[in-house]
Amino acid sequence: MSFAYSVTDLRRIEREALAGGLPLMERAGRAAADFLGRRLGRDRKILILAGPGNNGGDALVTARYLFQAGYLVEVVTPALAQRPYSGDAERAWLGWLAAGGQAAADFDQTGDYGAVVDGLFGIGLDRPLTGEYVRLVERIDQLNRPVLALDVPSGVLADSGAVPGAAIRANWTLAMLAPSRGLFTGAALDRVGELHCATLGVEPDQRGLHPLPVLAQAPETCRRLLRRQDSHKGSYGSVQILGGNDGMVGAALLAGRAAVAVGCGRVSLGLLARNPPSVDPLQPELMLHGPGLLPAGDIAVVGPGLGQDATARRVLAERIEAPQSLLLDADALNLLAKQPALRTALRQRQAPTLLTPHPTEAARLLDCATAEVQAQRFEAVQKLAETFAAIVVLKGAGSLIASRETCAINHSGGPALANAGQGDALAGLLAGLWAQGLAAFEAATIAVWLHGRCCDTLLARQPGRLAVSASAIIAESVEQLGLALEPPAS
Ligand SMILES: NC(=O)C1=CN([C@@H]2O[C@H](COP(=O)(O)OP(=O)(O)OC[C@H]3O[C@@H](n4cnc5c(N)ncnc54)[C@H](O)[C@@H]3O)[C@@H](O)[C@H]2O)[C@@H](O)CC1
Ligand SMILES: Nc1ncnc2c1ncn2[C@@H]1O[C@H](COP(=O)(O)OP(=O)(O)O)[C@@H](O)[C@H]1O
Ligand SMILES: [K+]
Repeated sequence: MSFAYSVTDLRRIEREALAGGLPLMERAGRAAADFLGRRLGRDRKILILAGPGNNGGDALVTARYLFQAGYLVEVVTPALAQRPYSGDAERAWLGWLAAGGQAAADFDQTGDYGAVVDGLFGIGLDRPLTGEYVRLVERIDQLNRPVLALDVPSGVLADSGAVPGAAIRANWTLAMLAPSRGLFTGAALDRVGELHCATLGVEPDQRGLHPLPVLAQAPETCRRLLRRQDSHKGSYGSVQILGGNDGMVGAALLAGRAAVAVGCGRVSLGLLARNPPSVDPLQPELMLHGPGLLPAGDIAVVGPGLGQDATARRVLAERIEAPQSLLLDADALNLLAKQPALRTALRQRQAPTLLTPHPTEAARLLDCATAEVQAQRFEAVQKLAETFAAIVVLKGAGSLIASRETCAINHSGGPALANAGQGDALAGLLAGLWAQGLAAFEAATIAVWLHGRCCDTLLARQPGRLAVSASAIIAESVEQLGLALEPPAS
């Protein structure tokens, strides 16, 4: 299991390591030089961009090590004329000069560079790049050379993953000490490239820190799903799915099929459509009813294809009042956003609640713009978890799973999941796992990881595929969950 950190936590790790006398900048520059050294022949010239702060200091140490190893190195320090270096970065600057290095304020757009090192800004950047930095980033883009970003691609906000303006598009990002949480979510994912970490010999003392688990592999909690011999279908829970209004029956079917695929004991659908099917021929295990005749389940899912008519509102209000575990998705969330009385009732529930908004649904619930949610994904998901006393999955690139106490970041899946039906499949996977006795947060982390993992494996089998369907994900989830349950290799 790997972890990501807020900038506040990273500053603390850095402070404590520096107080212990560790030469962090020297190690950071060394790590970056080694990283490039393993990937680039000595005959190639390397362009190094050094910004005004310590990220620039890292870049200058990188330059020195590469230069001393025999590489041709060209250093650009766009801010030097305006602001002298200080502290560790000043020592790095003096070290670079002492090694015989030079710096220019600009680079040659036609230069034949083997690679570019981006040391403009790291975790210190807290606003959009401006002026000369924007032009520099644009010109680096036009160079079209491999870019190694030091710590964070410049222009990406390390704490949030937001990219409020121009930003470096890296092929590799080498995070220093430990990766910042913003590298794993939102717009940052289009800038980071392949993520690596140089721990600089520091093992953070976790006391007082809030590391966020990064779900790159199957969560260990998966193994809680392993079954006793002496068990029966009642041991693996029941899910009722309410939705499937006119024209959207498929959404409820997808959710139901997904719940069956991950092993839920019994799955019933309460369909709101006027002429609902009486059987799903592709998944006859599903029990199809009208919303009024549905047997109670351990978990109710309200939302897939729900619509927003009067029946949808009534069904939602009833389920909020019921003493069952409750998962709300899609139009259930939109109705919630519109109706203060439903929100109040939801907050007062005793049984566990789970919400799975995509960013626009989250924005409606928080009464703000989607862009505001995306600019502050960690705060948004935390606020929803607190406001509704719920476990919340904020979907989209780098989905976040939050309780009031903690937050995990998903690192599987990708844009091939950006198609209608995937939210329904996720809701079904989640409810099907939750019904088997896991805690809501555990079920959510496994489901979100599994959903993305299925996407990754389908793409690996057919590289270049643009999209995968929800049906394909559900079929794949059987095998991938099975693999996740295998004992760890010793
Ligand atoms: N102190 C050390 O020895 C270490 C520093 N490290 C490096 O230091 C970085 C953090 O350094 P800093 O805190 O100096 O921050 P940065 O080097 O990320 O630079 C930010 C500096 O520029 C200013 N700034 C912010 N936004 C700006 C904008 N849009 N336009 C112009 N200026 C802007 C800020 O006021 C700040 O001083 C890390 O990302 C990492 O690369 C790591 O190597 C660990 C060790
Ligand atoms: N670019 C992306 N990267 C990673 N995951 C994505 C991306 N786009 C969509 N997804 C995932 O696909 C699912 C889509 O859910 P949602 O938007 O609710 O779809 P639906 O149309 O089925 O309601 C979510 O789990 C989301 O995280
Ligand atoms: K950088």
